Amino acid sequence: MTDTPALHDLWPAPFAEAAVHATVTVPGSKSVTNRALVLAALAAEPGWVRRPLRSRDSQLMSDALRALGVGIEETVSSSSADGDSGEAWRIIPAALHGPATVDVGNAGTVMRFLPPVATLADGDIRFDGDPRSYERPLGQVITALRALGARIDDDGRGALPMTVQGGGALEGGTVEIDASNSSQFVSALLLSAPRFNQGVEVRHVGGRLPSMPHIRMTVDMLRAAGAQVDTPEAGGEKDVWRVAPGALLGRDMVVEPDLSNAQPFMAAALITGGTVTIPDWPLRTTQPGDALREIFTAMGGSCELTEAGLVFTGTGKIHGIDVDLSEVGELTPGIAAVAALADSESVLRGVAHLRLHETDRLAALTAEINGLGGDVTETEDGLRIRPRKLHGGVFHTYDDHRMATAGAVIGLAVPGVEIENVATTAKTLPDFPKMWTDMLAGPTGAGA
Ligand SMILES: O=C(O)C1=C[C@@H](OP(=O)(O)O)[C@@H](O)[C@H](O)C1
Ligand SMILES: C=C(OP(=O)(O)O)C(=O)O
Repeated sequence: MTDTPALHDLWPAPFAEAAVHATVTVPGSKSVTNRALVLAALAAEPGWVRRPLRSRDSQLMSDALRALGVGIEETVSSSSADGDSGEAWRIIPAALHGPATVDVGNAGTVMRFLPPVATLADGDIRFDGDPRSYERPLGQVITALRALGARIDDDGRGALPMTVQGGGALEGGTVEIDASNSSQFVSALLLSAPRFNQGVEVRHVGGRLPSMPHIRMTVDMLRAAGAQVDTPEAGGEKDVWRVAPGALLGRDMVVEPDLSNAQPFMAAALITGGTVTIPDWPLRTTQPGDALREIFTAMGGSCELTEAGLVFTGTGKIHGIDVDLSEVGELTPGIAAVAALADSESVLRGVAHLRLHETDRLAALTAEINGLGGDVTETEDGLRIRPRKLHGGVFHTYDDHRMATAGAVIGLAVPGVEIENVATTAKTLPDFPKMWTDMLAGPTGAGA
């Protein structure tokens, strides 16, 4: 189940000789694609996922669903209800069954969203993944599923590997979990809940819940698929979500561009004093990346939503920022990279749970920015970044796609940065190196 990362491959991060001016079309959102696949697989009728992300995480999700019996036909369509064209996956739900093995890689969405799906299958579903997946927390999902009626065989550590002994159905009901380590625990239980006999009531008990926009994304997408969901925002109790049992509809879902993966390109405009346009930026979205409009504006840029998409412009001036990133934790590596190049100190708060992401991101960012001469210290719940003149060197990425893109951002402003294993960006953005060089080639380059 392990990938053999090309640990010693070094990619010379391109240095920006001039301000960047480019239009960058960003592939679909990982979070939307993987939710859409799960919801379509659990529906009572076939549906479509249009403009899906094609990356390691979405491949792992579709491979796993196929292993459980779901049909996924990858097509290039020329029409749909809204006149959209491009890649589209036809999802054909089926009775879920084992025996099967699910490789979760290091995808939080796969390792958290699929165990509840597996409880609905008939037979044993074994979950395994990259070495890091053994360290990422899953115990709250395992305990919650057992409380809802599931049989799971694990080694008692609250982590992978494990086997869900699917009984073909799950009773469901009310369950308490502590989701302060990952919002994905809540999303996982909600996404499959329309198929539980009693639906679910999830009560979060514990510290602050991170990544709330991702829970809103789960709720919005469930509702779009016909589920009835009660939420705290809709006048319900704080930290309590309810999903009623009922059939999910086969929908035609169009995946938005991944706004968190727009981040390095926007950062390029910010730090070089250039302009980057991101087509199809949604006017309304639950993606956390939408917060970049505000955060990167506070750090010195400006932006405008136009017919052409989001036009983001930098002045070349980069300001530090004191910001709570709890809601948008996955943006932290890219913000830290920009902060390391700023004209004043930054404090990034509310992201202690990043220690449990693809790698311990707080330790990794501290080590790697400091390795280039920076001055970053870890705080209890984030990072303090005091900009200093940086020098070239190897930027290690710890198999973390967002470490690789963060290193590339620094490399635009610091000559001689080499990114170790840039191929790790395949988790969510397989074409990153080419997209990056196309962007630097400017409006006449392929990125235009
Ligand atoms: O539900 C999702 O799609 C995600 C939720 C967040 O997880 P955490 O709440 O664990 O940070 C986010 O960081 C991750 O990239 C994607
Ligand atoms: C935390 C992330 O991923 P995952 O879905 O594996 O949790 C991320 O993409 O930043």
